[in-house]
Amino acid sequence: MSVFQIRGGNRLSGEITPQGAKNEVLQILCAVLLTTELVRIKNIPDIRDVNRLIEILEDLGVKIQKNGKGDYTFQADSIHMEYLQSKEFKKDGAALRGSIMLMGPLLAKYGKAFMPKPGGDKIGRRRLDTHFIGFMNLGAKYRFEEGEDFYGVELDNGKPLTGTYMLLEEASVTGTANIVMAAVLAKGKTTIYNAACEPYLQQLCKMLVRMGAKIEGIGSNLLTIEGVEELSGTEHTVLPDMIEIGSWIGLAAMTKSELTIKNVSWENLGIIPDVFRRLGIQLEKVNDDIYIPSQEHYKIQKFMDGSILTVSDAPWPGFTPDLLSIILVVATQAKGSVLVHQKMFESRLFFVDKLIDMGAQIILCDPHRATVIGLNHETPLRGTTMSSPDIRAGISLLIAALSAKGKSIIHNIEQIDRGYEQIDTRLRAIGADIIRA
Ligand SMILES: CC(=O)N[C@H]1[C@@H](OP(=O)(O)OP(=O)(O)OC[C@H]2O[C@@H](n3ccc(=O)[nH]c3=O)[C@H](O)[C@@H]2O)O[C@H](CO)[C@@H](O)[C@@H]1O
Ligand SMILES: C=C(OP(=O)(O)O)C(=O)O
Repeated sequence: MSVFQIRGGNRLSGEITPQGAKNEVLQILCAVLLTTELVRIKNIPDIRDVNRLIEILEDLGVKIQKNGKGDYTFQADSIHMEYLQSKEFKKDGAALRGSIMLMGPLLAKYGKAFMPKPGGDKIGRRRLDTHFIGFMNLGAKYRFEEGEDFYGVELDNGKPLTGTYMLLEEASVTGTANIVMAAVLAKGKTTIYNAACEPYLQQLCKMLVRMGAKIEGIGSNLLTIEGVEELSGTEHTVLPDMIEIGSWIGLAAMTKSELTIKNVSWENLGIIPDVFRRLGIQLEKVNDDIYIPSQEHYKIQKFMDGSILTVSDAPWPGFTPDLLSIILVVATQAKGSVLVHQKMFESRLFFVDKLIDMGAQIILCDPHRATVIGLNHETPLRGTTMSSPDIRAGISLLIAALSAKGKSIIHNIEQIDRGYEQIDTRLRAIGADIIRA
């Protein structure tokens, strides 16, 4: 098992280009199952979770051609449904969260789907009710028995999926994607209220429309889908990864670096730049780049009534939970205090113990809330040995280590590799002292 060895304290400089968005591409890759025609996808990041999903598609019988870096063509014209109940799929499907989104397309196109309990970050309960209730609303039958290895959904006595109105209990990202992908081939009209509407989903819906689907309300939480008989091939380019972009903003602030983040697709960043600005970080829009000047200090704003700032997550267009760990680490060197409130996940803040070991001033109030009292870059964090518990805590610890005095070692870096492409090489290119050993 490799580790990252990091010597902190270097100021970084230069340009960094974000990879394609992990959470978008996981949806887009599943959608290739909805047509037997060619689907070309560009800007696919070369990261563990995505490569695993591509392997699963290949094992399912999808023909895959690599046209160049991050550029693949897929054709799902002979699917091996038996693979879905194999030992291999039990292992491979369970290795990532995104594989759950194979279910909607398979149900819609082939009338059934099976899925081992999906993996992904261990960051608290991650239920799948929204997905299965959605499929059942469309008329599918759900099957899961104690002791079985797979969840199953299938058409009820061969009856086709049929559109209906549904109000989702929660705006689940992967749940909405799954229901949309099932509904595009269902009979009649499906209305999904309280749909998730992250750019990931907007991109999925736009791609489906290019394939011939009829979807209205893209970008809102009310989607109306008129089912069609079949979909055709298309081309799709994945947006830059907004979570990576947020990570690089945090990295620049923590290491007092001047950085330009290239081609960020500002219009798809929502509230993200403003939340970092709330922490006092200067960032400028230069064409479609983010320019961050080197800053000796940054001061956390207060609310208008003078009370201490809270940064919390909310379904889009609220602040994504995937950036709260970064906000937390950035706050450790800000001037002032902030309450970080992770509402969605209950086990995502425990990594603060490591930051406390490094000298950060944090009180974990409960599993969802941490108060950070910033050190104002007057005392650097201290390097240490740590292990990455999940992808975003992992990158946050890495950023902490790059800002810290002395040497740090990070174990369990597979978690970071799940979502960040060649991170060590890319960070070395802007001046970081990091090696994979
Ligand atoms: C592969 C992928 O795309 N993963 C993302 C996806 O996971 P995923 O789609 O699994 O996450 P969901 O959107 O289903 O829900 C995440 C968590 O938030 C809770 N919840 C969700 C919606 C809501 O309105 N209220 C609420 O409390 C859920 O109970 C759950 O605990 O979305 C999450 C939430 O943005 C992100 O952290 C993950 O990176
Ligand atoms: C939680 C995340 O990923 P996943 O849903 O794949 O575990 C994430 O990307 O931050």
